[in-house]
Amino acid sequence: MSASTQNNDSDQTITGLTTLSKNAQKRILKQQKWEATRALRKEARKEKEKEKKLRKREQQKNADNKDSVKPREPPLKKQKIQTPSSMKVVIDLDFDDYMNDKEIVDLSAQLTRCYSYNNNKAVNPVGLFYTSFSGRLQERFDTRLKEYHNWKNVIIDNKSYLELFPNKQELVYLTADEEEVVLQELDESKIYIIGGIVDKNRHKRLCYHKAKLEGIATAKLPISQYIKLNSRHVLTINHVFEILVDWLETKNWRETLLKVIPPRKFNPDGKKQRRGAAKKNPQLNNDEKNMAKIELNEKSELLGANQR
Ligand SMILES: C[S@@+](CC[C@H](N)C(=O)[O-])C[C@H]1O[C@@H](n2cnc3c(N)ncnc32)[C@H](O)[C@@H]1O
Repeated sequence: MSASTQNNDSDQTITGLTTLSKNAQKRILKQQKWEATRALRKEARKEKEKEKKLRKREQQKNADNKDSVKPREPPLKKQKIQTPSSMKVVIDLDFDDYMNDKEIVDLSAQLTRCYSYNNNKAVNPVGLFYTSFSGRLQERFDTRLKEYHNWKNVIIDNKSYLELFPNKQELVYLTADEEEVVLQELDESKIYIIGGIVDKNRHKRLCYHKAKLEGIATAKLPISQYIKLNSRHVLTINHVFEILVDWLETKNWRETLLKVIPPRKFNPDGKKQRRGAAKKNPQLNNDEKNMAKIELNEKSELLGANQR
């Protein structure tokens, strides 16, 4: 259809309406206009819908981003109910001259761990004493770990344990070098002494001899009775401390030892596995290796359960 014909048609339509009333004509024209713009309106409606959808998607995206950058709420700390034990543990710091500077730094870290374990994790915290506190160790605390002045529930004293606790009958010096006396259970009326020294066992039997000279009872932890380790049974100060405190809660040496002693000590194939250079441990036969593997698995399960 050409443009001129269209115009004619439209004229005719309008002409054809001339016999109608003005209002009726207006109504019909309005109707025609409405019909003519139907397609346009449909198009506009679609466009609007599209924009609305886009806007919604954009809003959702922003909300998601906000969620992902939102700092996570820290997990609620489990409130531990602590029931203090009447047992006392002394860490004897009378060995300043036996350590190099790095060992003094390690010692201060281990003492911090003991303090923190007793105050924050122990179900039955013990009376904790750091005795013969002096020399380079004290200097380090006074310069680098000044917050120790605010520590609570620990006695840090320059005096020796014998000055603080002169009744030797109450004292038991713990040492891996004791051959015969093995702890069966802890007596909460006793004072257990841990040697406050980090020496990679350079000074063998140092604490054992000190206790013997002073006429103090000695005892070792019952490690070989309950688990098989692949190295000597000399543990760090904080591990010995944690074992004592944890036992008060579990009354179960095996469970406590598995919980506290680090997995590398259970490694059935070698002393230490560093950079893939695992040495075979000739001291363990196959049965012992299997046992060590079982213990290592048990330890992993315990760790998992504790983290859950
Ligand atoms: C790193 S050790 C010190 C080794 C040091 N050469 C000595 O003469 O004891 C630190 C302290 O932890 C305690 N300890 C370590 N392993 C132990 C075990 N198997 N049984 C009892 N006490 C232990 C001892 O009190 C020891 O003095």
